[in-house]
Amino acid sequence: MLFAVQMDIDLPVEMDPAVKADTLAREKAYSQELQQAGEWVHIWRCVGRYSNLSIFDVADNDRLHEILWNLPLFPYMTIEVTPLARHPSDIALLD
Ligand SMILES: O=C(O)CC1=CCC(=O)O1
Repeated sequence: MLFAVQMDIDLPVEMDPAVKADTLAREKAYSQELQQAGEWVHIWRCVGRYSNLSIFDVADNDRLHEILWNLPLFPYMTIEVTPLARHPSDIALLD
């Protein structure tokens, strides 16, 4: 199942720099592990914002929830999930 997920990040200005660096490093490692596994298909920066737009290909809603819930940055995120379906004009459907 494909999902578009927008993650808006809002880190507290008073966050300890060492905690911030550790959280960001863990976020990057977690994301890259899921990208290697093929579940986190795309990650794009939203221009001009501390946000990303990502595409996930996961087994079901529960798996996406598990992935998002375990993001190290989850406590500092506002997340919007859009389930995706094939568009009838997609030329990939001609294959
Ligand atoms: O968009 C960000 O910077 C937050 C994030 C999610 C996965 C990652 O590596 O960074």
